[in-house]
Amino acid sequence: MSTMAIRRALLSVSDKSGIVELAQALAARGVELVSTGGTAKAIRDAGLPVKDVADLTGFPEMMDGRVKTLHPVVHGGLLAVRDDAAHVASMEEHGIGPIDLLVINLYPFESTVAKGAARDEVVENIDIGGPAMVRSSAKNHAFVTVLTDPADYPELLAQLDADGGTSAAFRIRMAGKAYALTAAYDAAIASWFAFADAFGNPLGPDALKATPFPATLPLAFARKDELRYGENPHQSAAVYVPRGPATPGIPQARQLQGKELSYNNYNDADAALELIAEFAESDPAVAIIKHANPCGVAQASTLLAAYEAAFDCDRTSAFGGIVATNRPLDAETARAITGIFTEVVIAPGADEEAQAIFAAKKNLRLLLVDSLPRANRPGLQLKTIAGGLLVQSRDNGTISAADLKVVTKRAPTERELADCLFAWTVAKHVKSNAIVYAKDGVTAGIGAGQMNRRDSSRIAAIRAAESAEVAGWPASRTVGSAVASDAFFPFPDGLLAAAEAGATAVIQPGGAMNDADVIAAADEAGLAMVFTGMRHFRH
Ligand SMILES: NC(=O)c1ncn([C@@H]2O[C@H](COP(=O)(O)O)[C@@H](O)[C@H]2O)c1NC=O
Repeated sequence: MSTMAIRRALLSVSDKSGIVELAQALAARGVELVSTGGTAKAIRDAGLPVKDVADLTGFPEMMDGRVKTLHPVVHGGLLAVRDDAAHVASMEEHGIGPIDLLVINLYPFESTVAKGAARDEVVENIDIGGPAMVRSSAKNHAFVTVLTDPADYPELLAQLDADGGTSAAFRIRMAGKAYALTAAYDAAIASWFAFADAFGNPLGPDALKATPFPATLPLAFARKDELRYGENPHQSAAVYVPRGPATPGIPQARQLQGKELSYNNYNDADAALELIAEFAESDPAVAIIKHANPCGVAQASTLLAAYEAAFDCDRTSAFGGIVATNRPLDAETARAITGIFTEVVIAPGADEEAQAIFAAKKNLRLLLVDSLPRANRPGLQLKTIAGGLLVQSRDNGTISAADLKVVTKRAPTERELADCLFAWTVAKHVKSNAIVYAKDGVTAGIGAGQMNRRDSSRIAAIRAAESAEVAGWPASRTVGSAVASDAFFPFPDGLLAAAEAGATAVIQPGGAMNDADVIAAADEAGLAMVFTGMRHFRH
């Protein structure tokens, strides 16, 4: 493959940025310009000579632009192998002229979906002729140059000026980029059809039910950033965002200060944001996260009080933690948070004074989100395993007081019930086996990620006792608390460990073979226990 001169170019772009300047530069270099309707108009309006593609094909652009370039004169011009005698003969026979350069970008399908357009408008933004031309010219990269990104226009001109044509290496690179574009574009279209409801698209709720898991999984994500490294320094990492509509999350947050986010920061900050999103509508709330598990969560009448209570739950673990709030940050809360080393703070806003306080901590990463994501939104979770990919719907199950079944002789008091629901909500965001003690809207002790439930229960109680000691409280806050278990207690031992720690109320899914024994043990210990009928495993 050698350097290829550009004599004739076809320009057809939806995103017209830089196109007039490029057309100008090409015309100045003696390139003949051919173009489609809107692009031709922009070029012509700039006073440049341009031929309409309709003049080439002998057909007008028709059917609202659905058919413009889908013609052998265009595709023959892009696909002909220039040094194949038979191809050249066909070109001569049918009056097909070679097209050396295609400058193109596609109908804005993804942004049309993202703005919530109606089905008809989305469908009309599925580009047909554009991808066809991209594929033709990229296939014929031995002779044809295809540009799909305005960012590549300067390099083209530099090549023309340096060598009088494009290099094989450039054409190959642009062809690869072009196929990546059509692949991602088609994946975006396919996922709109497949996951309409999961991604909040406008096909309606029945679309997901009809095809929960399509035979082929189309995913279209664009790389947002390459990260310094992955979970460990010897791992490489990047963060991708959907090419279509995205739930506002950590990748969409505005980072006001601090070093760039690491892989672990993304993971922990996401855990924090998802947890605090559960409290979007409630009193001021704060969650402190370490290694994707909460180490303190609290609700209070002010954000400062909520932070202090969450911090007191486990001051040791809060060091180097990720803090998320459900309210914009104020100065007092900012001052308290910066009292210890904190990696990341996420909030739906921060007033000027708070921002100034954070600014003094150069390494602290401050992320502001426009709004908290909807906790019970639909969506999918993906996890790679050796040889495959596990896909499931998000755990968006929620429980209210009306869903609970009292199974003990004693029903929970109003306060116990509130603490049960609070502890249950937090437990949903704790790695299994999860045990969460809570009192007065504050976590008292959290046991996460143990291989048996009794150990989680004990660890949570130990943490709570240590926290009481550190804070100088007369007793552990597990005394008089409610305890939540993410899955049923298979035996009474885990529940008894909680009773021993002073819990007076229990919330758990129920459904164990031994439920009767567990209920009897709860009655004997004077506990009030409710069943949710819903489990919240999180692995
Ligand atoms: N139908 C066709 O033959 C066709 N050929 C090119 N397009 C697209 O039309 C757009 C440019 O249109 P215009 O120059 O009229 O603004 C480009 O995004 C291009 O990908 C087409 N449009 C849709 O399929």
